[in-house]
Amino acid sequence: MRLEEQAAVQIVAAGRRLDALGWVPATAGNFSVRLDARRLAVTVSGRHKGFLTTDDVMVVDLDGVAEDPAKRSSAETLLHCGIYRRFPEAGAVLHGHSIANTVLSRVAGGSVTLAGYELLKVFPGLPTHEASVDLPVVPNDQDIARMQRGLDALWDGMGAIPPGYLIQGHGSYVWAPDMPMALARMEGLEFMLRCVLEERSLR
Ligand SMILES: CSC[C@@H](O)[C@@H](O)C(=O)COP(=O)(O)O
Ligand SMILES: [Zn+2]
Repeated sequence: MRLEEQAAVQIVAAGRRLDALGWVPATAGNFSVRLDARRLAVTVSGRHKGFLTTDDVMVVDLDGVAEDPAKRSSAETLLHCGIYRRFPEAGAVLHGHSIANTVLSRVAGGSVTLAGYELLKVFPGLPTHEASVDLPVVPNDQDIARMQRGLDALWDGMGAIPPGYLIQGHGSYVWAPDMPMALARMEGLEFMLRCVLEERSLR
């Protein structure tokens, strides 16, 4: 199978998985896989991500320019490009709108601290639960290029950058070297966010 077809099959399967988990309501969410140093496969804009076919995946370059100008890539394509440009180890990117990530992103301020969870081990360089990750929360913005510039400025000022972030009132982005690992990271992250939410509601 060609690289583009393999990527499309992985993206379709990821959409089914995340829809089954309730994290891509309506037409929310977008996904991508890096194809090579200059190109990525990304979801077409506006499709329900639980019902994707391989025709709903297209190729863009790292500036977000489509190979097939007849197709319109995700409205948030430039956030995918921003991740692949900055992190050479990123091979797949997932974006979802869960209730936990949406609620926490609205009440958290600048970051959500995840500490003491066994599932922290899904993130790189954390071999035990005795760790803490500050997941950045950035303002939502319909100007995606401007949002990506804000993210680049934020990352410039950070030491260790976790492979994910939240957008206020919007959702989460997670990346990993490949799609199976990106799915594992998203599931781990969403599990921990749900725990944080439930712990807060007990207080
Ligand atoms: C259902 S509105 C959600 C969109 O505004 C956007 O945030 C989103 O996640 C999906 O946009 P898309 O252009 O399909 O990739
Ligand atoms: Zn979104």
